[in-house]
Amino acid sequence: MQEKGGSTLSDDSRTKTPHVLTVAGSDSGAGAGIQADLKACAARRVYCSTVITALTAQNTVGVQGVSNVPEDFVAQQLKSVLSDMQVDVVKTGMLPSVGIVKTLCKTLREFPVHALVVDPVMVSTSGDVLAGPSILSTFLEELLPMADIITPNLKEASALLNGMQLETVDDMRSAARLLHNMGPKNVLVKGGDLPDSSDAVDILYNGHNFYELRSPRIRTRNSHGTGCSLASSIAAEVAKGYPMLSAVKVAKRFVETALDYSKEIDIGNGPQGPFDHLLRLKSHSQACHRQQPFDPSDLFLYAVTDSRMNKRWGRSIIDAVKAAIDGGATIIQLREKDAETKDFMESAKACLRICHLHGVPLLINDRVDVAIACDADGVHVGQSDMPARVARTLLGPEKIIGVSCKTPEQAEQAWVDGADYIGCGGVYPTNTKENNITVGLNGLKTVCMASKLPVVAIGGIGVSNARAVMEICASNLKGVAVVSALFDRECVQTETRKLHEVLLGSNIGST
Ligand SMILES: Cc1ncc(COP(=O)(O)OP(=O)(O)O)c(N)n1
Ligand SMILES: Cc1ncsc1CCOP(=O)(O)O
Ligand SMILES: [Mg+2]
Repeated sequence: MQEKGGSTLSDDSRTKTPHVLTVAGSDSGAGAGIQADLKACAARRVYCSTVITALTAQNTVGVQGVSNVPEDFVAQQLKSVLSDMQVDVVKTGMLPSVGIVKTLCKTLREFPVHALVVDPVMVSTSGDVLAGPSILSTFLEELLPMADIITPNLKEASALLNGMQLETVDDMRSAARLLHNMGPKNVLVKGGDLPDSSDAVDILYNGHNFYELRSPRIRTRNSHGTGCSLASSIAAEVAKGYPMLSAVKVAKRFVETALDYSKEIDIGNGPQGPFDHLLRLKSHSQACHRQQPFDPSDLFLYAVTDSRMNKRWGRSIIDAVKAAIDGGATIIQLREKDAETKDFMESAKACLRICHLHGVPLLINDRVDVAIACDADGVHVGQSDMPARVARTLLGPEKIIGVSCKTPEQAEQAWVDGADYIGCGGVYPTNTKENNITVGLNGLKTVCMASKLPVVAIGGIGVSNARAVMEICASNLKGVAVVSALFDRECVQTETRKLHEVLLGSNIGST
């Protein structure tokens, strides 16, 4: 364990992958315990290894059974991980027997780590006992003095302090001071159960200063595993090298954000549900639309909006998108170069609803942030926009990514970067994009031949020349992307329908 007062990692260890080892019990319902620790560490982006001390049969109603792991097997797990894997921080949760606490302390003396975070789990949120009073003295004598921080809730702090009554913030301060006297470098007394408080108040004490960490109380049924997740998140931040006060603040903010996000998640019938550490479940369970896998035939009639043109003709983006879909557009890209971010997001959300009602994917041009914020189906990026590889990391594996390419090399790179299709052009001269180099039908054909990805042609394309474009006869040329020939016209629906007929007539690329 580090020296008292010094709580940052050495420069050497900062370059390695931050690693938390959790020593805790398994929760079959996966709201708390080892499972919560793994999720919290994943969300906080540190590696997490696990030593399981007990198996619990548990759900949102309560704990139906507990089976402790034999001490010698806990010792074996600890040794396996600690002897090999460069653990930065050990975080403890359910330590169900005196023997297991002693085994842990002994092993930590043999394999010292940078920091020890102790969540003194004794009773589950459902009120079931997870570590009986018999372990209290070993906790106090052996484990607490080794800890860099302990994170008791009011009940646990009271149990560690011989039943002391804790009802006010001042009581919490006194408890923190008394617990600090028992040896841990920092004490975080969590006031989530404090009566009559509209705020969630926690007290952090480091032997010198008290910090009152206050945040609005989040009223939710889905709070099972909050304590485990908070302690793991503190461990994660400390493993990254942050000082304790920052680690606690960030961890508390993370858990609050996740609790707030997870209010409507519906899992189990009991009084306490789990929450969503990765902030991803809601969009799947509540969205009426599920992302379809990318279908290259969607590129057939690719309508790209332009706010200036639509404004000139006195229509909103939303009306323009509706009309294009009614005319037969098979994919929509919002290319709103002048829009304010807030307006863009609002329009994008409204367009997304319309597109999804009609089973048409909606992509955002350039703005990966807007695509993420409104959960669009994907993005289209050019050579000077965010690289497709980075966009893929941010958007995840399902979203559609298109990349503008004028050369075989760019097409190869788009493939390597994980794009789904490429846009190639300008095939013909265009006024829509300034200083755009025209590649011509030959350039389009060269790129199509080189591309492992499906291609959509763009630039100066309309009813009069769409057929010629499709007739270059490249099997991966799946359609045309059009701005002015649809949107710089009086009736978007009529123009889209006309183009749709021409493309169907060309009988190429529609499959
Ligand atoms: C389908 C399609 N292809 C190419 C482009 C052009 O993208 P980019 O090169 O980034 O230029 P801007 O459109 O951002 O001006 C596109 N938008 N769509
Ligand atoms: C965005 C873009 N990228 C290459 S050409 C072009 C403009 C296409 O617009 P239009 O269809 O009006 O020629
Ligand atoms: Mg761009």
